[in-house]
Amino acid sequence: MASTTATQNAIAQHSANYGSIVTHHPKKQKGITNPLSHVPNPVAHYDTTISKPVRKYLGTYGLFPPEPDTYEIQKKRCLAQLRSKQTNIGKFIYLSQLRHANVHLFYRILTDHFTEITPLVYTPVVGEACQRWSEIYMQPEDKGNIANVLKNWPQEHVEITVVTDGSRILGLGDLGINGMGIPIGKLALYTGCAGIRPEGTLPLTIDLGTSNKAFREDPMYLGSRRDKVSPEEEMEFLDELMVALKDRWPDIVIQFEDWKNPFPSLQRYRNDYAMFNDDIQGTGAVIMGGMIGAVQQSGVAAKDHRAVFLGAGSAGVGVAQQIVDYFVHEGMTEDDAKKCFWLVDSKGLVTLDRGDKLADHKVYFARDDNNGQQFKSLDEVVDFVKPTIIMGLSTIGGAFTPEILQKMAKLNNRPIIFPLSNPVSKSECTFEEAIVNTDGRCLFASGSPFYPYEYKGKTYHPGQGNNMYVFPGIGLGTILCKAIKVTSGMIYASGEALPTMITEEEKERALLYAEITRIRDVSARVAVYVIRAAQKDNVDRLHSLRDMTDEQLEEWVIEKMYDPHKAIEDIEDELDSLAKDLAHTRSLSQDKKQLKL
Ligand SMILES: NC(=O)C1=CN([C@@H]2O[C@H](COP(=O)(O)OP(=O)(O)OC[C@H]3O[C@@H](n4cnc5c(N)ncnc54)[C@H](O)[C@@H]3O)[C@@H](O)[C@H]2O)C=CC1
Ligand SMILES: CC(=O)C(=O)O
Ligand SMILES: [Mg+2]
Repeated sequence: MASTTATQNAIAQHSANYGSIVTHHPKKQKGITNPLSHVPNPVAHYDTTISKPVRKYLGTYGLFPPEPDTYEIQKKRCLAQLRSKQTNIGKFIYLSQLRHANVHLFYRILTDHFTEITPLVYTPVVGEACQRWSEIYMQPEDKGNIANVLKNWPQEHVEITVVTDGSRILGLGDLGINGMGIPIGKLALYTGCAGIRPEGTLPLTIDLGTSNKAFREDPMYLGSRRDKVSPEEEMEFLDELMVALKDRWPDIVIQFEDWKNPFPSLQRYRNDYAMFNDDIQGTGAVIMGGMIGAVQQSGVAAKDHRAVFLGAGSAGVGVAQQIVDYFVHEGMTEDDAKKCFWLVDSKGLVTLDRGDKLADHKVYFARDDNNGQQFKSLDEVVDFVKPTIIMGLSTIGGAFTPEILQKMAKLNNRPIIFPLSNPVSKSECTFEEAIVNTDGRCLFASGSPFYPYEYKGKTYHPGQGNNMYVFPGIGLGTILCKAIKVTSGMIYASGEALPTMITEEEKERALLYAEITRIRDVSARVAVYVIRAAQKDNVDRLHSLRDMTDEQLEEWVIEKMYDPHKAIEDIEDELDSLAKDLAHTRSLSQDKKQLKL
């Protein structure tokens, strides 16, 4: 772990109180007046690609090595530095520092190397960073004063925020304000994958106390030491926050992320704000998108599938609900579609007669056809149901044991195995385990990335069923068409867009999702689908988009996306022309002096 001192140089630290908002401020630019001042976190003045005339203009000439680099060399150096870090957390910190120091360079490298960098700024490494966040970063303010806190945020044009209270970070439990890594990581993907301008993003963590006793007793922990507030207090706080956000940025899109029980807030705000819950809805859409291909490749009709879900929380119920919608789309009645699902939580199969009071969100899927029998373990449920699909959203790493995977292989020609919990340590099985125990026949997607795996002379490619395939496009589409809310139709459309992006070559490799390297194109397509659905639901406000063909709309969306390569070129052009103007002015005054005018 790098020392705190080193990281504090890049990252500011502040104190914590109960009921406070933790904001992640971009570094304010000081010093030289320059044409980059409108960019919150511009190309560093010491960027090694800056030309000599521009260095003279900026007043940095001679302060760093003289010969300007090309971007290729600069990138090579950055990647070498990144790869020289011994630990993943070291790489995470290096990338955080790079983002603070030179935002466009960070995003250029991210977009050029999605496969390598995404796991370092998002799952799985962001999970480790959150567990150790007190060592890294912090920045809270007080409750009861939210509008004023938001006024302190330096950006005038925030377009999207990701907000968490840290109470269920990935599958790592309640991490309190250390959960801040998640809003930052998700928003980095908003910029990298969907081209939302970096300065248009606002990562937000609300300090509502934590149930994490170890953190409360840890002197390094910078959040409030009180226990998690009651659901009523949480709602009061959120009511104030939602109003304050909309007051300051009337068009803001609000993404709720990693809350322990997010159903009440989704219910409460979905009709009045452009908001959605990523864990319920984004995950639902992305898994539905992968399931469309999986059902086709399984050779089993939708109506004949039987899905066992390990995990009946926000993601489990969200995914099951979204696949019900898809099955209904395929011609089933809702009642028949619902009967294709068996949800299992920490107490076993969710049934109406289990004897405990079920949380509201579980009731819809609770079984009533268990003849009074209760099933405690996943193994028992698999024997009872004989599933075609097993889905893991339980946070229990390794829960899909070799025995269970072998049973799935025995029951099905192409078993659908989706261990979706994050990070990798919580994945219900690894890709290797799934391949080996199903003799390479499974249709697979996991929440965190796995490497391709070679088995019996053939290379198998895992799918990544992670909401990162849809949330950037949901946000982008909502922002661009100025939707007043995010409807169920928009969420459904985001998932439907995904299979349209899989190439023939990817289909041959049995991929359920497009390669991550094409994530920007995927996000643009998702945005188009989202916009069309918003138009259908009459919640869009930019009506001129209605007249465009789909091709025109997609082109327009891509044009609107922030492109770090283009951004840096624009800035270079701007600086070059200013430097030339300056040189010209200087030579004019020189001429005037010589002519004694
Ligand atoms: N792949 C993706 O895009 C996403 C993955 N996830 C992952 O899904 C997991 C769950 O997230 P949420 O549903 O939001 O959490 P949650 O806390 O709402 O739900 C967890 C569920 O797992 C159940 N569970 C816990 N221990 C269990 C056990 N021993 N046996 C059976 N069930 C058990 C709980 O009863 C609960 O129903 C997390 O690991 C998260 O990272 C969440 C959202 C998106
Ligand atoms: C991916 C995600 O949103 C989660 O694991 O919570
Ligand atoms: Mg999440």
